[in-house]
Amino acid sequence: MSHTTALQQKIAFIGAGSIAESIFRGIIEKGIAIPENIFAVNRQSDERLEYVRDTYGIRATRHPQERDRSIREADIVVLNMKPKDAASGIAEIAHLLRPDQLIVSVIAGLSMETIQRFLGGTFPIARTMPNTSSTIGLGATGISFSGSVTPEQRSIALALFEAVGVVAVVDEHRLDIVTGVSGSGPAYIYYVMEAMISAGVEGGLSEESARQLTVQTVLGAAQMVKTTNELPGELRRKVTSPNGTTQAAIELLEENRVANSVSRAVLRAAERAREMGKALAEQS
Ligand SMILES: NC(=O)C1=CN([C@@H]2O[C@H](COP(=O)(O)OP(=O)(O)OC[C@H]3O[C@@H](n4cnc5c(N)ncnc54)[C@H](O)[C@@H]3O)[C@@H](O)[C@H]2O)C=CC1
Ligand SMILES: O=C(O)[C@@H]1CCC=N1
Repeated sequence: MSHTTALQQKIAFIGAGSIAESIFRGIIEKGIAIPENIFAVNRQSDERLEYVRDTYGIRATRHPQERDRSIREADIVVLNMKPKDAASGIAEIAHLLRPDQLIVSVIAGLSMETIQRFLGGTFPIARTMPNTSSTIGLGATGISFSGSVTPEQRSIALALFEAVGVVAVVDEHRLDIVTGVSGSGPAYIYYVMEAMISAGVEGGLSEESARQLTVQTVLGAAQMVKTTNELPGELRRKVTSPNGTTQAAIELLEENRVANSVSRAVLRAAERAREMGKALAEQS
């Protein structure tokens, strides 16, 4: 159990999908917010709302009166819909909002300027790029604030995301590269893990052993970088005996320009965030 004092603010999550769940699960488990102060709504799935209600004890309903009241009463309104649903989803709630409510967005690419336009007014905004590891308190979030965010709102927004991992405050345009590095980042690591597990199985390990060894290897490697403070390149050299197995493996990765592909993938994700932001800005 955490001994953190819970925030008193009410938080409404518009969208109750994967990333919303990772945030409210994380802040509840860390004792940063109490379930009664959290409300969530989605577009169509009552089963999903029932699941989040039963699992986390939060309030979640699509009943129009309770939905509207919960959004009106919220101190913080978190926008968690897919980019394609952002324009309509934001316009639907705009009439319920007051200019002193903090709007938090996790939507990739969506700029604060476009959010203001969809809302039809100037609101304090914290634009963020979290990742799904927030679920277990190991998230990595980039965050940027609009000019009208009060110091209190700023510290509450930071507390929410610091409760579920590390936070980097960045200029808004840098959120695109944050998306490329850490927003989409868990998927690159899972991709490598999938390949390591299937190679282990191909080599004769049971699925269970291949999975266990891979998971511990990734966990240990990340923890080594964090704990020793050594550069990943330095740690890699310590694994690599001259003319040994690791050298043979790294040579194959180099021949296939895997490092270059990973860098390009990160930059491509950032570029995609910019493209998505541009498409959203062009919507009316
Ligand atoms: N999944 C991830 O790793 C990350 C996602 N994001 C961003 O989070 C956002 C959501 O992504 P996911 O959680 O993966 O999607 P998801 O599909 O799991 O959840 C989206 C939710 O929004 C709801 N929704 C759609 N229109 C709505 C409306 N008009 N009113 C209320 N709810 C509405 C849907 O019913 C659903 O519950 C995206 O914009 C994405 O860019 C940001 C960081 C990481
Ligand atoms: O794939 C996406 O667009 C979202 C943003 C970062 C992670 N998932």
